[in-house]
Formats: sequence, C-alpha cells, structure tokens
Amino acid sequence: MILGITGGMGCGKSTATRIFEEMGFRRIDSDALVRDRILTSPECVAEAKRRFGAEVIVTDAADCGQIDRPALARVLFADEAKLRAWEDFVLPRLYVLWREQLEGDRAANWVVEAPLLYEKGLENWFDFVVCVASSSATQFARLAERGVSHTLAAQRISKQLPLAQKIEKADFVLSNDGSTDFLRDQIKHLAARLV
Ligand SMILES: CC(C)(COP(=O)(O)OP(=O)(O)OC[C@H]1O[C@@H](n2cnc3c(N)ncnc32)[C@H](O)[C@@H]1O)[C@@H](O)C(=O)NCCC(=O)NCCS
Ligand SMILES: Nc1ncnc2c1ncn2[C@@H]1O[C@H](COP(=O)(O)OP(=O)(O)OP(=O)(O)O)[C@@H](O)[C@H]1O
Repeated sequence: MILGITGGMGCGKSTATRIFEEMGFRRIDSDALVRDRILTSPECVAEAKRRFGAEVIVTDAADCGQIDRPALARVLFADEAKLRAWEDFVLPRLYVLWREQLEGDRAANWVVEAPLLYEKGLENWFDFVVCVASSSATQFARLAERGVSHTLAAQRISKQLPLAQKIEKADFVLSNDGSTDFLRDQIKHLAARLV
C-alpha cells in the first residue's frame, strides 16, 4: 500500500509521516529528496545558474558552488511564472526517485510526504491520500518557532491549494491542532484500519 501525505506548509506532514514510519511504514520525504538529491546535482545547479544567475549560487563557506536555497526561494516565490517553470524542471526528477524507491520494495507499506500532491495531480500514485490539517494560527505559530517568518510562510502558502480544498479531496484527514500524542493516536487508528 502507498499512502500520500499532504497538507499546508507547517501543518505537520513530516511529523505525521515520521509517526507512520514508527508504525512500520517506509517513508519518503519529498522535500528532503529535492533538497539533498536534486538541488545538489551538477545538472540542477547549472540550470539554476542559467535561469536565475549567480545570485542563487553560494559563493562563500563550505557549500560554495551549491544552490543557495533561501536566495532561490526569494526569486521563485516572487514570480509565479519562474516558480511554475522551476517546478516543471524539478518534479519529473522527483518522480524518478519516487519510482526507484517504491519499486525497490513493492511489498512494503509506504508513506510519501508530498506537499504539492493535489496541486500537481499526483493522486494516482497513491492508494489513499491523507491530509494533515491545522488551523492557520497553529500553522503560523509552529512555523515561527522554526524560524520561518509570517511573511515568508504566507507567500509560500498563497502558492498552495487552500487547505480547505485539500481536506475535501483527501480520503482521510488528521487533525493536528493538539499534541503529537493526539496526532499519534489518530494515526494508530488509521493504520490499524488500513493495514
Ligand atoms: C524553493 C526551494 C528551493 C526552497 O527550499 P527550502 O529548503 O526553503 O524549502 P523546502 O524544499 O524544504 O520546502 C518547505 C516547504 O515549502 C513549501 N514549498 C516548497 N516548494 C513549493 C512550491 N513549489 N509551491 C508551494 N510551496 C512549496 C512546501 O510546503 C514545503 O513543505 C525548494 O522548495 C524547491 O526547489 N521547490 C520546488 C520543488 C517543489 O515543488 N517541491 C515540492 C515537492 S512535492
Ligand atoms: N502536534 C504538534 N505539537 C507540537 N508541535 C508540532 C506538532 N506537529 C508539528 N509540530 C511542529 O511544527 C513544525 C511543523 O511541523 P512539520 O515540519 O511536521 O510540518 P510540515 O507540514 O512537514 O512542514 P513543511 O511544509 O514546512 O515541510 C515542526 O517544528 C514540528 O516539530
């Protein structure tokens, strides 16, 4: 079985996905794959430099020559056309990595964290889609604790499908306004029903 986990930025997708992993699921973290496998590839670094210039490349410190993600994010989230074109470049590479991992263990139960699952029409990859939801106050407060400003978070969230629509589309919804134990209890019940 392959579960897709989606939800708004900071709603708790990674937290929920890790809890599924504790319960025996194999986990795929799409943000980590983009960050560690795709954005670090020489092909992708060259493409970022070609499209957006040297300002998105780190020039000092240990990561010299790598993509400067905060700088790239500033360029992309300020310009919808650039963001969509960049997604078109990155996402096919992400799907190759998904396929490699999923095909490597077809018997496993998988949980795949995919922030843009509905935005990119990825439902067919999954047996079920689970949306992790929290109020926008909780979402912003938790992101602020992680050092993400309200402005930056609001700019990214504005590029995502509204959470209410993700909730309506999903097969299951996890409520993440409470403690992580409350989230874990919901996931225990759901996993027991699905597996
Ligand atoms: C813009 C980039 C460089 C920012 O990197 P950064 O390390 O700051 O963020 P990270 O990748 O960890 O993403 C954190 C969160 O931002 C949000 N986010 C990321 N990309 C997007 C996007 N294209 N549209 C809307 N929200 C996004 C998601 O909620 C995600 O969980 C990076 O996110 C990127 O290259 N994104 C394009 C690839 C993509 O669409 N990834 C989503 C996988 S389904
Ligand atoms: N139930 C909870 N109680 C307290 N803190 C939580 C809870 N759920 C998540 N958090 C915290 O809120 C922050 C956002 O959670 P998480 O990283 O799981 O969300 P996300 O949806 O994966 O975010 P992003 O879209 O940025 O990848 C994290 O710092 C996490 O530790």
